[in-house]
Amino acid sequence: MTTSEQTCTLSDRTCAPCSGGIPALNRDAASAHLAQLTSDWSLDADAKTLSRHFKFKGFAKATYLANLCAWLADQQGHHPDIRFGWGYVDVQLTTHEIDGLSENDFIWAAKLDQLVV
Ligand SMILES: C[C@H](O)[C@H](O)[C@H]1CNC2=NC(N)=NC(=O)C2=N1
Repeated sequence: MTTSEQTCTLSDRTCAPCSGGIPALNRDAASAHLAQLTSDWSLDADAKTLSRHFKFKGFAKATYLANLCAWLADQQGHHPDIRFGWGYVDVQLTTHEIDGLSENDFIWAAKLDQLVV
């Protein structure tokens, strides 16, 4: 494996279809992937969900971001749970097929980070 392959960043990758049958990332692996994202993301206590909370002034910007997430989800074939309302959007990622986190979740989060910079 060349160094360029080793340094392929999460946002350059694409989510792979997940039909189960792989182990969820353990806490250490999830934490190592978390370190590659912006500091706004956090893991839940079980290291099964990756979350980010966005704050906005008003409702229109919240709906724009919710729609951007919907577009990215369909583009990647990997779908977050999105909750939004006046002044906020909550994005939660987990890989349902394996009841935990996979690289798809971190690839997805890294791509969103690129879109909202
Ligand atoms: C075949 C396809 O990859 C699966 O149905 C996808 C669709 N989107 C998904 N999104 C999420 N968050 N978890 C999944 O397990 C999942 N599975």
